[in-house]
Amino acid sequence: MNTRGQAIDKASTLIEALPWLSRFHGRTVVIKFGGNAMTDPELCARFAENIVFLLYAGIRPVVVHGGGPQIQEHLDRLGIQSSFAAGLRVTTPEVMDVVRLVLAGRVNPEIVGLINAHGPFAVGLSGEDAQLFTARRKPAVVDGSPVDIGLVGEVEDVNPSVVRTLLDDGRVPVVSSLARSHDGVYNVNADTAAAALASGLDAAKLIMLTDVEGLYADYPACTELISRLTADELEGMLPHLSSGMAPKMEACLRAVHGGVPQAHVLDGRTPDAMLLEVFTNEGVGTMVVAGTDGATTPAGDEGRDG
Ligand SMILES: Nc1ncnc2c1ncn2[C@@H]1O[C@H](COP(=O)(O)OP(=O)(O)O)[C@@H](O)[C@H]1O
Ligand SMILES: CC(=O)N[C@@H](CCC(=O)OP(=O)(O)O)C(=O)O
Repeated sequence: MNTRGQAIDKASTLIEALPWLSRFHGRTVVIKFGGNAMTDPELCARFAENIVFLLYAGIRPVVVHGGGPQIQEHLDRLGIQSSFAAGLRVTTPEVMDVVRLVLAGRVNPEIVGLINAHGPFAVGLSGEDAQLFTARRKPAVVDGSPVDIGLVGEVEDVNPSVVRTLLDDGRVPVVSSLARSHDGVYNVNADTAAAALASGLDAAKLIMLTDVEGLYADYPACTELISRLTADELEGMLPHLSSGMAPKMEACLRAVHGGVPQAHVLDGRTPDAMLLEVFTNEGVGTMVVAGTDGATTPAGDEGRDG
């Protein structure tokens, strides 16, 4: 194709975005950036470009980040043992110190720095700041029995006023998944924190970036991607999901039950996955919507809304 033909193709792609620009202009989109999606520096820089693109397109992006692998690396370096129960890190006071150090002290400023390479946009904060997240101790149940998982928090209350102030000022809040309670600091799974914030902000979308294409129907036996499912369908699947996906899909369900119209799980290893989801007709990954109607849709179906 000649250069003029390529330019016309690019213009068509831009015009295809018009209905989506109109739909999401001025709306808040919460993006959860998972620790597994941030291991490649080039993809991290591209993630930051996508965020700045959303901002210039008139969307109000909020980033909530994880950092599980980065926490693990630091714990290993210090020789501190940690384990998972029901997809959550068993958090002793010693582990909590490392979680806080890595999330608020290392991962958060790295993301802020990448976004701010494009202008004075990103402001880093933790869920501990301005009472953004208040938590209580989360009980975990494994095989029907209660398990003590230590300082793991369940978000009880969200006070998003500090995030709204930043958004109104044209900034991009970048939030670590830590929370306070009257008796100290808690480690909150980042998927859970992102869902709570998306509901608290009446976001138009919650987007979770991870290291798989989306929700697979029968993982690990088969990797057939589920493209779209309703909250009711997801509720039926939840007890059968394994760790990793379990807190993520539970968070999608909570966001949708909390009034967020759409929650998505996307492959953070695909460059521009977020832009594909927000601005094109096809959509990518798995989308969870409210309601009971419709059957679980296999990937590849045309005309997905949103
Ligand atoms: N049904 C499923 N579909 C897709 N991935 C699944 C499923 N069940 C478990 N997983 C696992 O969940 C992982 C993603 O969760 P996690 O490792 O916590 O990522 P993140 O750091 O992005 O939150 C995948 O890499 C995959 O190994
Ligand atoms: C309670 C709990 O499990 N907290 C997580 C917080 C970070 C996180 O959720 O990071 P990802 O999104 O990269 O998994 C942890 O300690 O690993």
